[in-house]
Amino acid sequence: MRIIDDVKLDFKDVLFMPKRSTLSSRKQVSLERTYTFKHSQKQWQGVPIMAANMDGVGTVSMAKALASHKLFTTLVKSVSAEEITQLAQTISPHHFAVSTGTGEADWQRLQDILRDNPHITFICIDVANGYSESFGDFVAKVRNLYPNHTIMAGNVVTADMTQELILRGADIVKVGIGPGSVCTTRKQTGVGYPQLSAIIECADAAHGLGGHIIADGGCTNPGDVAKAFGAGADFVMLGGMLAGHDEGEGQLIEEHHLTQQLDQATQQPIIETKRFVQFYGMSSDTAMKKHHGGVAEYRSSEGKTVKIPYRGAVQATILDLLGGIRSTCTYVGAQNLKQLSKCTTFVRVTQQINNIFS
Ligand SMILES: NC(=O)C1=CN([C@@H]2O[C@H](COP(=O)(O)OP(=O)(O)OC[C@H]3O[C@@H](n4cnc5c(N)ncnc54)[C@H](OP(=O)(O)O)[C@@H]3O)[C@@H](O)[C@H]2O)C=CC1
Ligand SMILES: Nc1nc2c(ncn2[C@@H]2O[C@H](COP(=O)(O)O)[C@@H](O)[C@H]2O)c(=O)[nH]1
Ligand SMILES: [K+]
Repeated sequence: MRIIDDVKLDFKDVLFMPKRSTLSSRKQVSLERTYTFKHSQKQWQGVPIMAANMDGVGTVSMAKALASHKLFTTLVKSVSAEEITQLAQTISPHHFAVSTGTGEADWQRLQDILRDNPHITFICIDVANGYSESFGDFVAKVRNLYPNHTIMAGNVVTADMTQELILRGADIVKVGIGPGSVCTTRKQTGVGYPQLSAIIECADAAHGLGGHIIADGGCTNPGDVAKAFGAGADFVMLGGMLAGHDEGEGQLIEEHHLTQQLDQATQQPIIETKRFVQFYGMSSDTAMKKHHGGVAEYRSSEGKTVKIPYRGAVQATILDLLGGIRSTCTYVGAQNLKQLSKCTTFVRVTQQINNIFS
C-alpha cells in the first residue's frame, strides 16, 4: 500500500486570482478556439464546450441547438444510424461525435454509421474504466481502420494513461472518474481522483505529446467550467448543467402542490404546478433497464436517477454559461479563451461561496 500525500484539488478548492487587464468589455472576449488534432491532422474551430453522451443531454435536438452557438455534442450511443445520417445533413459534422462502447455490436454499429456517413469525422470511444488493456487495444483498432478520423477516448484521470491512450491513437483523451452529478462510482467503489488536479496533470501530459483533453464531469456552474479551462482543459464536457431542457427530449413530470395561499375568488387553496425532468447516469439502474434490459448479476449500478427542475430551452443556459466564462477572462486579463490558462493563478480557498441566502 502507498499513499500520495500532496494535496489534490477539486473545483471547489480554488478561485481565480483577479489580475490587471486591458479589456474594457466582456464582449471583446472570444471563446472560440482552433485546434489541429495529433493523429487525424484535422483542424477544428468552435467553442470547446460539449454535451455529454448521456440520455437527456447528448440528443439530436441538443446537437442542433448547441451547433448554432458553435458548441459540440457527443451523441448518446443509442441514437440510431438513420437519425445520425439525418443530423449530418442538417448541421456541420464538426459539431458532433458518434459515441461507441467497445463491444462487438458497438464496433459493428460504428463501422456501419461511418460507412454511410463519410463526412462524420469525430468518434468518441467511451467507457467507465479506460485503464483496461482491452480498451487500449480497441482504441488502436479504431485508429488503424480510421487514420483520418478524430478519436476521443476515455475515461482516465492520470498522466500515464493519458499518454498511453494518445500513443495508441487517441487525439483527445477524456478525463474524469467519479466527479459526475449522477455518478456513484466513488460511493460504490471508492475509486476516483479530484477533478481539477486530474485536469491539470492530464492536460500537461497530453500537451507534451501534441494531444488534447476533455475535462469530463463535475462542473456545477459557469465558474467551474472556467476553472476547467484555466486548469488546461481543451474541451469541457457537461452532463447535469445541460440536463432538464427541452432539447433533452425527455418526458416532463408535472407535480401539483397545494399552497398556503387562498384564491381570492373561490377561497380555495391555490394549487401550484411544478415541472421536472428525470435525469440519470448512464450506469444507473434506469439506464441499464432502458438500454440493456437490466443490471447484470455480477455488477452493480454506478449511477443515480434524479428529478431536476424543468429549465425550458437550452439557449438561455448557454448564454448564461458563455457570459460567465467571458467575465472570468476579463477578470484575469485573458483576451480570449486560449489565453485563459496562461492568465490563471488559482488561489486555494477554504470557502468559495457565501451561502447565507441559499
Ligand atoms: N466517468 C465516469 O466516472 C463513469 C462514466 N460512466 C458512464 O456510463 C456509461 C455506462 O457505464 P457502464 O455500463 O458501467 O460500463 P461501460 O459501458 O463503460 O462498460 C465497458 C466495458 O468495460 C467492462 N468493465 C470492466 N471493468 C469495468 C468497470 N469497473 N466499470 C465499468 N465497466 C467495466 C464492462 O464489462 P463488464 O460489465 O462485464 O464488467 C464492459 O464490457 C459509460 O460508458 C460512461 O459513459 C460510468 C461509470 C463511471
Ligand atoms: N460514474 C458514473 N459517471 C457517469 C454516469 N453517467 C455519466 N457519467 C459521467 O458523468 C459525466 C457528466 O458529468 P456532470 O457532472 O457534468 O453531470 C459524463 O460525461 C460521464 O463521464 C454514471 O452512471 N456513473
Ligand atoms: K463520472
